[in-house]
Amino acid sequence: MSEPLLEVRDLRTDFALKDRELRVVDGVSLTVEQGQALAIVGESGSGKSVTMRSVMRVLPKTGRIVGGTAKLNGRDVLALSERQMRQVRGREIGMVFQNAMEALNPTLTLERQLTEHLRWHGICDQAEAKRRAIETLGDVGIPEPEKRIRTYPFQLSGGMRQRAMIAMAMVARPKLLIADEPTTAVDVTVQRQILDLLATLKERGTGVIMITHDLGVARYFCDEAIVMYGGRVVEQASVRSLLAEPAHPYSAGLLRSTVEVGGRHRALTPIPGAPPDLAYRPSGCVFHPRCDQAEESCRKNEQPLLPLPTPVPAGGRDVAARPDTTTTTSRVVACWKAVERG
Ligand SMILES: Nc1ncnc2c1ncn2[C@@H]1O[C@H](COP(=O)(O)OP(=O)(O)OP(=O)(O)O)[C@@H](O)[C@H]1O
Repeated sequence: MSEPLLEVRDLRTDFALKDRELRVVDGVSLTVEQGQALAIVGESGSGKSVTMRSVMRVLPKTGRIVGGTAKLNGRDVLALSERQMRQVRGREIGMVFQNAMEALNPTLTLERQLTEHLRWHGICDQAEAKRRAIETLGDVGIPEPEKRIRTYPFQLSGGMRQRAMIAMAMVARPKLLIADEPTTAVDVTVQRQILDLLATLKERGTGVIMITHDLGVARYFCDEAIVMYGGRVVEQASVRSLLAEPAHPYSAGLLRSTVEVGGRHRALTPIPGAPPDLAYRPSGCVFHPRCDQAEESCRKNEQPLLPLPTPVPAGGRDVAARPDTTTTTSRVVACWKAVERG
């Protein structure tokens, strides 16, 4: 079998506080294949952004990767020099942020930003760079790209700015696109258009990692999902099975607190309590203080990720054995009760 596009194993990242180190990413593993979309879901503060910023190696000064590997087509990007890493960023991995202004320079036209990006990576000459920049702006749905290329980011509407940022991330045609809550700052119509655009990129073979707190967004076009809580992965499953039957009580809580995209809206039931203060990580299962199913053992014992037994559907194993072409990973969950329930 060929190597995965991205394979992260046992990633650990700390932040230096005044008097101690704070572990905010604690042994995260994930895999993305070419043309596959992985959702990283979880409440605010669960470690989604820091996980992907660690892979991109764009952490704040106090952040430090203390363990793990992140192999992009077999090459561990965590072991690269900063100079080599600058070649990876933008060229092999594109990143789309929550706020377009974080990625766009307000003082430069789109033409300058897009062409300089291509020229800096030595991808093509100026004439070709301009041609590609116009083509990419068209690809992301910016009308009249030949004209719009001369505008500054502040002259664009919020939705168009978001598209321009995706164009920036895509112009060098990276194999992997990381989108960190790309639809949070835009209205529902633009949200839909951005998700359609990301779905098209996926169909063309780009691997996509979508960071979101909204399972409805994940459902829209992601194949696989990991659910993060307190810096750890608590469940990994295909989006389809996660939405149909979340195994971890936290995943089930997230699902109950999610508004559906494009479908029926259901009453929101927030998960009681608050995410953990990582400086005072609870003993045992990190979710136990908020879990209505927690028992003494959950308070005492850490919960490793364990495979969930595959249920035998009516009709027997032959049906279960039918290959599911949209998923590549097995289903795992960090809850012994969920594993026991099967
Ligand atoms: N510069 C920093 N110094 C110390 N702690 C930090 C820093 N940046 C993030 N953290 C902590 O790391 C943890 C994970 O943050 P992260 O931004 O990855 O969460 P998230 O799941 O992406 O949430 P959100 O959806 O709000 O972005 C949080 O507890 C956060 O407080």
